[in-house]
Amino acid sequence: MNLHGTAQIGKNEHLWIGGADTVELAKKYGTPLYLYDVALIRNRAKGFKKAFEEKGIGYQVAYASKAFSSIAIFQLMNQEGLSLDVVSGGELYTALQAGFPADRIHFHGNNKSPAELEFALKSHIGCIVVDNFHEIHLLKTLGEKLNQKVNILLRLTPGIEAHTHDYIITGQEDSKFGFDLGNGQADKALQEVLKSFQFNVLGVHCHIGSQIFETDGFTLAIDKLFSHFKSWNNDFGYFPDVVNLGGGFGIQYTDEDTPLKPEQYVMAMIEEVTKQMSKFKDKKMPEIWIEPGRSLVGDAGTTIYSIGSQKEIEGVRHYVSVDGGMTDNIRPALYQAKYDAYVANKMNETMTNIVSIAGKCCESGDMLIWDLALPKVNDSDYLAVTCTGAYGYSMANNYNRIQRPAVVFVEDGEEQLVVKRETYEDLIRQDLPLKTKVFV
Ligand SMILES: Cc1ncc(COP(=O)(O)O)c(C=O)c1O
Ligand SMILES: N[C@@H](CCCC[NH3+])C(=O)O
Repeated sequence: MNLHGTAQIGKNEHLWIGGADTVELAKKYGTPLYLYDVALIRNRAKGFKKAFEEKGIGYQVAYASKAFSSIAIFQLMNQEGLSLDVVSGGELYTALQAGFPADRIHFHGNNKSPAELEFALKSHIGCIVVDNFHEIHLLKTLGEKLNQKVNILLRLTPGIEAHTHDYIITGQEDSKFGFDLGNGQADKALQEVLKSFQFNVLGVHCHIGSQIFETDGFTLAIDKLFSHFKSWNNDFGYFPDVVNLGGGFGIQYTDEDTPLKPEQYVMAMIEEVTKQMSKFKDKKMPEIWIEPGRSLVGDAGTTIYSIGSQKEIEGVRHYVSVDGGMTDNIRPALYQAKYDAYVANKMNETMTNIVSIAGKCCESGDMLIWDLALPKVNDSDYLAVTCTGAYGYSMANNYNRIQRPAVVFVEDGEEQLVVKRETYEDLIRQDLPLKTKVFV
């Protein structure tokens, strides 16, 4: 069984997480229900920080908030001393509303609007990760208008193909993100920002992709960055104070996935940066920043569904439908992502059936899991899909006017509702009625 963190089978044969019975929580809060194992999130956060601290390396671990954004998760990350990566005015707004310290917020994105950049500058956030020439010009103008020096990292594209799904690699040359290292764009960008008094160029950023199980991609990226730093140092007298290596650390969705521990990724990065620094004897070791999203919250999340209808096609397939689907977890439809699931109230029963889990949307592609071994189920059972904590709620949508689920945190036997379930009223909140025509 692929259970994570504090998840375990209770004496009543139910799935328990964070010391709470998931079946009782489902009855209390309704389904679909996202549950988060807070202890697991705290452990991961500590794991990422520990390796830096043991080696005495200056660092920031920034939670990539796109994985799951809400007031409570931002407050939790703040409690754990993390920084925050945001990619929109909306994520920034949520962070500030959560009381997250502005100086530990980093703003990403390949098309930040002038209004978003102004919001960020006026909020005095830690830094802007500058993605393109358009943004350099916007920031220069804004900085002058606000009479403010802007802290920036330059987002660099190292030309690396990370081994993961095509839609979630980002470090390859043919990418919408960042300044390319190989074709001179990065050099040109650096020259532009260095010659302007408006910028404080803290350093560089690169992110090679997501759900990565090896350290090679990261070390290769470091290699490429540092050989560039050599020419930057010679040509422009510039050496970064900060090297942000992004996120992308994998988690175990199913037995097929073989992630490393947080500290293993971090150690590999530290070793490679240290090795590269031997070529820069007169330079100070830069701070290393990272941006984990999935690996902080992914396997901490479990979605509990109620099982509803079933359809058996003799010799073809046995469909079991649940009361959610691509509206709360679009990843199977978008990336053919695979998940494990269990019957939360029958954890010890023998798996006698091979079934496929269908969502409730009017869409044939709304399938959560194909060919899953389960005990015999009926409409009073609850299905627990594990590892749904990252890019689940944050990519949730209202297709078919289905309400977004509630989110509950559990820790040490205590639960806390942190996002309310949407209501029908929420669904029409932005709608306006058709104007009545005076003359028909
Ligand atoms: C720039 C950047 N940083 C961090 C992340 C977080 O990635 P992950 O959730 O895989 O750790 C992403 C997403 O891939 C990203 O694009
Ligand atoms: N949303 C993606 C990952 C993209 C991460 C952001 N660059 C996922 O669900 O796996």
